[in-house]
Amino acid sequence: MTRVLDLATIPGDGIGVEVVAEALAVLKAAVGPDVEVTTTEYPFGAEHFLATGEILGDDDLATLAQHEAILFGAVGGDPRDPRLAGGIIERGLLLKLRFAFDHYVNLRPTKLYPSVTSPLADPGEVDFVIVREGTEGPYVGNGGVIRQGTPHEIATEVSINTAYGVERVVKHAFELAEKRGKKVTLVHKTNVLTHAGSTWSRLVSAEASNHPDVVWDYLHVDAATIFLVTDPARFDVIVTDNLFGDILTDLAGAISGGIGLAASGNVNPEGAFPSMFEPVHGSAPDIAGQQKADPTAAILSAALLLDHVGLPEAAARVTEAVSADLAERGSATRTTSEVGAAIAQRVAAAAPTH
Ligand SMILES: NC(=O)C1=CN([C@@H]2O[C@H](COP(=O)(O)OP(=O)(O)OC[C@H]3O[C@@H](n4cnc5c(N)ncnc54)[C@H](O)[C@@H]3O)[C@@H](O)[C@H]2O)C=CC1
Ligand SMILES: CC(C)CC(=O)C(=O)O
Ligand SMILES: [Mg+2]
Repeated sequence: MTRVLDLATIPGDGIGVEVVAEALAVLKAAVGPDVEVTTTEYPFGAEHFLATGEILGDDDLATLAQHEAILFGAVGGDPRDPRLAGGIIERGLLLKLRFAFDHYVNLRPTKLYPSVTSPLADPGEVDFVIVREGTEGPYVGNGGVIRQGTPHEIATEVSINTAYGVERVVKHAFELAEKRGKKVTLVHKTNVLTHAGSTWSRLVSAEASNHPDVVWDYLHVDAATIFLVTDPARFDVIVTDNLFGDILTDLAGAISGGIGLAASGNVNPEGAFPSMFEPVHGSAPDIAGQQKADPTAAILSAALLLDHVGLPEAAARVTEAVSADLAERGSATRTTSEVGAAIAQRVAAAAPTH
């Protein structure tokens, strides 16, 4: 019987549209004839909002929830446009999806492929995963502004860290480390953010006692930025909060060959909701519409999706094709479509045909 993989796609804005087209073509080429991929494209994003006034309603969430997984591009428009002020799209669409679908594991693997040049002189073996908490922290919108517009204006942005939320993501990080290099690094700022820091430290220490073969250590986030540049090979699994994870994963992308290679998954491990896979990067208005975006991050995100939905062989075909393509491309400049087509061709050649 043919397995049906029913996907929602949300290409979004800017280069999101360009890279999702390539990722979807690669995904379809990877699965082989035993899997039927059905896709429904949703128009959400800044452009859609400006045209219709709609961002993402509860009825849209109910519709999206019917799909097995979501392939997401990137959202965000012209930052100078006052109609998009306050991250109305980033919050009202992307974060709303992550929160509503309980994507508490924001999985961001970093791997320096052998043929890829890192800006670091001697990076060593770079292969780690940042497990970023995805539903809490300062991203929940808890705060406000009083005395706005006066010299006495006060703005607050309160970071929410629940024991429930921290414990489950920490547990996931340790379980991942069990399958990898058996090391977890908690990154926080416990010397200053002492309230949230003590919750994270206590729950990491408690979970560590369930994993005697996993070593764990701790770094303040500022020091973590040093070691990501001077000694990235020391990391296996980093667990951290929503904000620190956001920042560190752009840095992780930069040291491993560029943000155009950095993939991610917004995962609900229990499968209560569809998980959503997206490149780490944004809509890149500076290069949008010019076929300059590297679609590899979106393609590797599609591989994470395939793995998540129980198609690990298809996922491996994608990562192997990416690895081979990276080895071949060297410093040649290719368009978004050329990179996508080259990877899709390799994947198709490796996929079963019966
Ligand atoms: N997940 C999402 O939808 C995200 C959305 N954003 C939004 O995207 C917009 C732009 O944000 P920025 O801070 O400029 O971050 P960005 O990630 O879009 O771009 C940062 C820099 O990286 C380059 N870049 C990004 N992706 C690339 C790719 N695939 N290939 C080659 N170069 C690439 C861009 O050209 C730019 O110079 C904003 O509206 C922001 O809020 C930002 C991050 C994530
Ligand atoms: C635009 C933000 C909401 C998201 C972001 O930068 C990220 O998830 O990496
Ligand atoms: Mg980010």
